[in-house]
Amino acid sequence: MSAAPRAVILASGSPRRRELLSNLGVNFEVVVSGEAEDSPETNPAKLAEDLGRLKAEAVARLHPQAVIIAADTVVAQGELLLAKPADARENADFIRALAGRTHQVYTGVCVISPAGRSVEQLWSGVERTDVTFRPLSETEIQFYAQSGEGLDKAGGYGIQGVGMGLVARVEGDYSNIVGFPLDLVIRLLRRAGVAVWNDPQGAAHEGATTA
Ligand SMILES: Cc1cn([C@H]2C[C@H](O)[C@@H](COP(=O)(O)OP(=O)(O)OP(=O)(O)O)O2)c(=O)[nH]c1=O
Repeated sequence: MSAAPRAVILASGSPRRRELLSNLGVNFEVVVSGEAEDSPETNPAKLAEDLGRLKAEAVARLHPQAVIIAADTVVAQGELLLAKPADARENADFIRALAGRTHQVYTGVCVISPAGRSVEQLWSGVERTDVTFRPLSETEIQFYAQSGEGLDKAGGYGIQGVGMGLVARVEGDYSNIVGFPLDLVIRLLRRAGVAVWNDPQGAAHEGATTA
């Protein structure tokens, strides 16, 4: 007899993450802890993974019987880490810093699963995508900043919207830029026993179909 599937909780207020997780055919609830996450990490990959784990752990404390998934996206231009811009003026500064150059988008993902009567299990990982912006005129920068689209987004832009017009090239997983790298998300969910597209294990476990 197989065990009843555990409830899945998406520990995120992001509408993009909600939509992408729905697309995987996973039934889930959304719970946001409201706790502010903080990490001393300055390495952007480690920072994204750290913050994703802290978001998941905060909700796991409230719902110890559920499988929790959380993520965090960090945009890095050289030494500069770009969070969400405070206002249109700072958004313009971000876009100016990214124009005509290549930056990195890191999303850390964390899945926590209660493991029967023993300790909980935690899996996490981070994905990197390189994004190159077109050279932009000041008029274009101001137009985009005034649209308001980038205000709730790391790096101050949304590649899935008007911001697509800022971008010349993408190298890596597109879904990672939108905040939920699906290849990584699927692998971590399956480790926690969550079925994706009705398949709990996927081709990776079928042997014959993998390289
Ligand atoms: C670069 C980029 C970021 N983003 C979004 C993804 C994330 O939602 C957001 C980064 O902020 P995060 O702090 O990772 O997430 P969030 O505050 O939106 O949601 P939560 O903490 O509740 O999970 O930026 C886009 O939607 N498109 C883009 O092109």
